[in-house]
Amino acid sequence: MASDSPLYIGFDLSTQQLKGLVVNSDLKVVHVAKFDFDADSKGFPIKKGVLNNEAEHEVFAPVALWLQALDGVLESLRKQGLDFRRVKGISGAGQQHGSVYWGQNAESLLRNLDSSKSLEEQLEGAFSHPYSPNWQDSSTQNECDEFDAALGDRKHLAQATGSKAHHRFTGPQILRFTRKHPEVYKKTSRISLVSSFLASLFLGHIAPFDISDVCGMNLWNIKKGAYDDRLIKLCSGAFGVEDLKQKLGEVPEDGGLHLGSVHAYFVERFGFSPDCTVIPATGDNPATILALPLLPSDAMVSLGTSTTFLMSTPSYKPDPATHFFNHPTTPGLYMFMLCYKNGGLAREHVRDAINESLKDTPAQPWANFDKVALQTAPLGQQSPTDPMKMGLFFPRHEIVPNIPKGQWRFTYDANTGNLNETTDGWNSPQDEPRAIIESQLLSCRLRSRDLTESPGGGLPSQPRRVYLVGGGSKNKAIAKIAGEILGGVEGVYSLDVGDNACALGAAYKAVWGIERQPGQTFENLIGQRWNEAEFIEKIADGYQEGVFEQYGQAVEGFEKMELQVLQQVAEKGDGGDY
Ligand SMILES: Nc1ncnc2c1ncn2[C@@H]1O[C@H](COP(=O)(O)OP(=O)(O)O)[C@@H](O)[C@H]1O
Ligand SMILES: O=C(CO)[C@@H](O)[C@H](O)COP(=O)(O)O
Repeated sequence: MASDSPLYIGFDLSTQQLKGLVVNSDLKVVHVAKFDFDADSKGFPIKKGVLNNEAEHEVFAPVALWLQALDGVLESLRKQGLDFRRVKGISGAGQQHGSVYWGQNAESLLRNLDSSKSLEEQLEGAFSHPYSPNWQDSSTQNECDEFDAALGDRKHLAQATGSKAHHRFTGPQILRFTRKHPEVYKKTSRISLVSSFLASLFLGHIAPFDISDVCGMNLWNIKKGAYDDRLIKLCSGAFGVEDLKQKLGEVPEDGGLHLGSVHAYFVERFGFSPDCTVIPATGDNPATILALPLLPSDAMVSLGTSTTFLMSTPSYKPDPATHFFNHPTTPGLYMFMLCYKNGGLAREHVRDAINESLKDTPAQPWANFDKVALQTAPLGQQSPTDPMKMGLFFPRHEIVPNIPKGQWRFTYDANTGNLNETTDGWNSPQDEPRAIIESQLLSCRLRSRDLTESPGGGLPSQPRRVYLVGGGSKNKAIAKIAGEILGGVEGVYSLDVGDNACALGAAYKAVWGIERQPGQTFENLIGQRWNEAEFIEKIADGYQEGVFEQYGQAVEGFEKMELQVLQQVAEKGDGGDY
């Protein structure tokens, strides 16, 4: 490629870090920079990227931390020798649902950015509220009840917005904000999502929401392609509907829209070209499905702080247990998602317990976890007549199902259908590495089974391929067990960019936004340039006859187990529901 050929940057502003990844028009990665919030930030008492107020079940992140991170990532790209002049397009991805509350002076501070100062120095005062509610927050049960009730029940809300009400969704969060901080809400000029916040920084004015990420608010009526007035009315609380609409702003339909050129700040400070164009940033999960030309028969599992299960599909089949979003680039397609709060951090608890029990923390901290998981038989069954061991491992209040934090261990006899809550027969913590991986993946299989089809040849319904992405995709034990549980006729794959799939998807969105021909779809452009042999690697077998069917029986027990735990927590008045 010529030394002045175009480059594109994708940013990923996730829970625990900000990444910036640069690709060329051939989709090859040429630079990656990362700012780890816990390890690299200064002056924020955060843990795993967030702060907690346990008493109110609040989880939130300081917005100024993200400014510091963006300063850091751009500096680091400069040190790597990135020639910013070649960057023709920027897009990004933000952790979903988080909201940023801008003060009255925000537009003026953004417009007048001074290239002799860092972003943190001059934008710290641009917010009416210094924190962004995080997707792990569960403080909004009352507001969720009101959202579900506003359209009749959760089924109707899911039908309209793609999801029932969820604690983390921005609508219920804003409603709670109007009640907890009415004075601050009044002084708020605009509300951004984390994705549109990121785009706003580059534009030097407040960017609109993205057509896919707006679906994570419980405010957008997907089929109507507009805000749902009944939900906006509820969400505006004691304040006006028009006022809230103005705070939220318009939502352009085109995910490849040219929002404008980068602000002069970036031209002067880093040497960006003045015609470098900002393309809408989307949610981190929508961006992840853009990391490859995903077919509707494929599944992706993102093993980040959250575990998410993602598919691209032409069918809109909303259900209170799942999520549907607009596809980030392609009208007529939707993104199906399951999201689990107890993903990476829950697995880390088990990993630490294993290392502690073995009195050994190896240089690769996952080595013992992996070894033990692979030595354990599927479902802990030494022989087919043994009961299956299964459990729920929730150090945090879970999303699906909506169950407060806790741990539950069961045995299940698939022949009799007998389910027992017991630790008898369990060898803890040795049985747990495999049990937690199985638990997370059985839940994905249970909830996605209606979207998969038989690949033919008399094979059971399953995905064509399973792609693993995110921090946990390096883990070979998880990959092997994912193939056994989810199947995948062609196998389980990972991307050569490892855990940077989300930033890669954002960078590809920028390539498409700038280089597409009129009417050319994302799938078409990326599909033409995609080099499968170079970009992905098969890391485990998918469908294996016998074990896939064994896990099929386990799914039945797993569903029963969840229902039993839900009933127990409901009886205790702990607030669990499906
Ligand atoms: N070898 C590994 N095996 C399993 N999990 C891992 C491994 N390496 C990293 N992780 C997990 O990856 C998570 C971070 O994933 P990442 O996708 O980078 O996070 P984010 O949620 O910030 O996007 C960590 O919580 C960690 O538990
Ligand atoms: O809440 C959700 C999706 O609904 C989360 O998936 C967030 O989008 C954050 O993701 P990661 O930090 O784990 O990437």
